[in-house]
Amino acid sequence: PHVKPKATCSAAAPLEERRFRVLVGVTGSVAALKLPLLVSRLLDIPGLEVAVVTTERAKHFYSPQDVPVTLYSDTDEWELWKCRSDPVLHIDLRRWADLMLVAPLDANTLGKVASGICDNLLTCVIRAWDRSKPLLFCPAMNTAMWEHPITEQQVGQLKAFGYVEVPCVAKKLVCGDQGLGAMAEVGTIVDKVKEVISQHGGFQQS
Ligand SMILES: CC(C)(CO)[C@@H](O)C(=O)NCCC(=O)N/C=C\S
Repeated sequence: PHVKPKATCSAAAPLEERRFRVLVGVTGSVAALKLPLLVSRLLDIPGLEVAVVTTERAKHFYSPQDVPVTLYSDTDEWELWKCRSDPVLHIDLRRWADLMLVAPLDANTLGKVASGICDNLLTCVIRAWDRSKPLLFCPAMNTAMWEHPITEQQVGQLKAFGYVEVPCVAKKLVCGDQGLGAMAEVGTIVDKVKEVISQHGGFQQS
């Protein structure tokens, strides 16, 4: 059956006449268990519209019924595009969103984005992202992964692309290790989103 795109792609509507669209990307760090809380706090911001793009591995950490917004995953791309005239979901989403927030960004997806690999819906949206629009990323991984030298290189590459890092913090991680790698607190992330939106203007908080 033809899947109707869930997000209306009225990207043409000027900002002052519509809400500010935040596309949340979620990946397979255990910090993805914070997705429901993060979405709930974003929805508390007046004038914001939120949708989520998930990777398959991220689905392990949250229940869709705890995420009260449109949730896109890889199969939505396949179901939506059957023949030439059909829309391409990752392109629809890059047009729809005013800001992208990847939280958590796991080590695997960090590596993919740093090297341009795009083998799922989320990495395709990022690969096609309009860099004049803000993209924020919240790394989250075990301390041992964080301390591997490749991490600094790849985070540096994402910053060189113009993406904004919301740095990880030191915590006693779920695996028992103590150290850096925990995703920034949800409050910190939401404050950063508000700050970036106000910097980018064009969005009157109704
Ligand atoms: C999950 C949460 C938010 C609980 O406070 C925190 O531990 C965290 O951000 N962990 C992300 C790091 C990670 O992926 N560890 C994986 C193996 S230790």
